[in-house]
Amino acid sequence: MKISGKVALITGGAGGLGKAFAAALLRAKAKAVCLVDISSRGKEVAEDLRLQYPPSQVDFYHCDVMNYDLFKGAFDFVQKRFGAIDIVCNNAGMAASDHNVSGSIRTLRLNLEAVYFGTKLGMDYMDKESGRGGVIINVASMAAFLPLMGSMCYNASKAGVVALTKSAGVPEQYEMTGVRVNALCPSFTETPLLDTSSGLREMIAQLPNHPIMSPEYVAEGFQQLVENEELCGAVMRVTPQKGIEIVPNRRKDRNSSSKL
Ligand SMILES: NC(=O)C1=CN([C@@H]2O[C@H](COP(=O)(O)OP(=O)(O)OC[C@H]3O[C@@H](n4cnc5c(N)ncnc54)[C@H](O)[C@@H]3O)[C@@H](O)[C@H]2O)C=CC1
Ligand SMILES: CC/C=C\CC(=O)/C=C/C=C\C=C\C=C\[C@@H](O)[C@@H](O)C/C=C\CCC(=O)O
Repeated sequence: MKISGKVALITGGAGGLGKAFAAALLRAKAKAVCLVDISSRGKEVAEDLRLQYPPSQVDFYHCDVMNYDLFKGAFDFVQKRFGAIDIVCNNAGMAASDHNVSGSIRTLRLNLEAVYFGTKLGMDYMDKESGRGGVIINVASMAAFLPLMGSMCYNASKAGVVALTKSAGVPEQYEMTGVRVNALCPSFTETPLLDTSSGLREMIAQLPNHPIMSPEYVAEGFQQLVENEELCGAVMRVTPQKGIEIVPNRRKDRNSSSKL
C-alpha cells in the first residue's frame, strides 16, 4: 500500500513504538494519523508530531481499548473525521510478572483480547463493503517464540496474537475483505515498557550479544508490512541479530489443493 494520502489509527500511540510507527507513516506523507491511548500523554505526542510533519493531521483519541464499545468509538471518530480508514495498528500492550495475578489477567486482556477487538473493527470498517480495503498490523513480540521467564501471560498473549493474525490473514479471507493482516514481532526495544518490570534491564544486560533496538529500527519493519502488498497473514521478526525477516509460511510449501 502506498502510504501517501492514507489515514491510520494506532493504539498505544502515546508510547515508544506507537509514536515511532506514527512518525514513519507521517514521513511517508500519510494524510492523517489518530493516536488512540488510555494515557493523556497522547495529547502532547500528537501535538509534537503535528508540528513536525505538516500538513498531515495528527489527532489524539483518549480510550481504553479493552472496552469494545469505547474502542469502536475511536473507529467512528476517525471514519467521520477523515471519511475512511486505511491502516490500523494494534500496538497497545503491557507486561506483568507471574506473581501479579490481576496484572497478568489484564495483560491477557490488553495484549490479546483488545487485539481481537481491533482486528475485528479494522475489518468491519475497512473491508470492501464498508471501506476501500486496508491493512492491519498487530504488534506481537519475539516472546511469542522465545518465552521470557516469569512472564507467562505476556508470552501467551503474544503467541496468541501471532495465531490470531495468521487466522485473520488467510488468503481466502483477504480475497473477500481486501484487508491484509500481519504480525510484527520485535525483540527488546528502547521504550518505557522496559522500565515496568523490575530487574528486566539487568536481565537483558546479562544476555550475550543482545543490544536493545531503537523504536525507529522496528518502525522500518512496520513500514514494510504496511507497504508490501504481497504480505498477508505474514509474521515478521525484528531482532538485532538477524535484522528484519519474515517467518516462512509453511502453507506455501504444501500441495496447493490443501486448505491447511
Ligand atoms: N519494548 C519492547 O521491548 C517490546 C515491545 N513490544 C510490544 O510493543 C507494543 C508497544 O509497547 P512499547 O511501545 O514498548 O511500550 P509503551 O509502554 O511505551 O507503550 C504502550 C502504550 O500502550 C498504552 N496503553 C496501555 N493500556 C492501554 C489501554 N487499555 N488502552 C489504550 N492504550 C493503552 C500505554 O498508555 C502506552 O502508551 C506492546 O504491545 C509491546 O508488548 C514487543 C516486543 C518488544
Ligand atoms: C516483559 C516484557 C518485556 C519486553 C518486551 C518483549 O516483548 C520482549 C521480547 C522478548 C524476547 C526476545 C527474544 C529475542 C531474541 C532475539 O534477540 C534473538 O536472540 C533471536 C534471534 C533469532 C531467533 C533464532 C530462533 O528462532 O531460535
